[in-house]
Amino acid sequence: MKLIVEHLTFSHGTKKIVDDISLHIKKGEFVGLIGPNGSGKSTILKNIYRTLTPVSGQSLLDGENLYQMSRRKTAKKIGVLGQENHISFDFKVEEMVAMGRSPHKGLFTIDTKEDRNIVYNALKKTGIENMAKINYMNLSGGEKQRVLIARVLAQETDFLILDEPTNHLDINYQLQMFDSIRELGVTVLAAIHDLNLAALYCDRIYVIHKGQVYKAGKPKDILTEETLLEVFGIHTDVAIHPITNKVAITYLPRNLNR
Ligand SMILES: Nc1ncnc2c1ncn2[C@@H]1O[C@H](COP(=O)(O)OP(=O)(O)OP(=O)(O)O)[C@@H](O)[C@H]1O
Repeated sequence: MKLIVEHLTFSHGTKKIVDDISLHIKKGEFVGLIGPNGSGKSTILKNIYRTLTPVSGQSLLDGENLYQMSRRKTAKKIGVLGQENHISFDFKVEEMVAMGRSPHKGLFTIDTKEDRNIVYNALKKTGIENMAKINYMNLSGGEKQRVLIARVLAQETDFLILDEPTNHLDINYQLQMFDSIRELGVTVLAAIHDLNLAALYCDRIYVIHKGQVYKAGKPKDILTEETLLEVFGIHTDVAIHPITNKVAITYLPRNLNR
């Protein structure tokens, strides 16, 4: 499933937040959006998954205009893990994850054996199968995040949009989540704050700066000391790690005497 975003522009009042952004994501690619706080990453994603409506531009999923697609059809094609996940009612963990199946079912259809298997596998993949009967509200921040990831996995879409998917997770689960998502082999567009994780998992990266695409390309070409200084204002030492053969960034304190 491929996504083409063309000339997307979005404003809050008179303030332009996203300015003429174009993204091309090929089938099976894992693409990261990186950029400083407030650069517009979430706003771009929300315009694609339609929590916000762009002023101009379009998003095409396999050539089909997303803004003209029914919500149900969109949910069958795109799984979304947003940054704000306000849950108003308390549900058991397994009920929360089972909600991921709803786009595939009729209004009052009972869960099939297949649905239950998919839900169980999603619980297992995220390491929360032993929490299935616990109320969601009683979980820690990281456990809640794993439930939300399990729900999007249970949705079984070919395209995932993830906004800070490993927010709240300890490093073990961050790696596990990225590994699991990569293993799915689906197309992914994810906003990622951790630059080393972006380097490890992304095929390509878009650097977002002040609402625009600053640079785009493979992690090795994008995550350079110069770009990190220009965009984030940070000093780094960037090398290719001998084991992973991926970019490894060491952050340098400002007052380091070199
Ligand atoms: N309702 C709003 N009215 C005005 N400005 C807004 C509104 N919502 C967001 N913004 C501004 O839009 C800009 C982009 O926000 P966005 O959440 O897309 O950034 P981000 O790159 O995802 O940031 P972060 O890394 O902090 O999550 C920010 O400056 C934010 O203050």
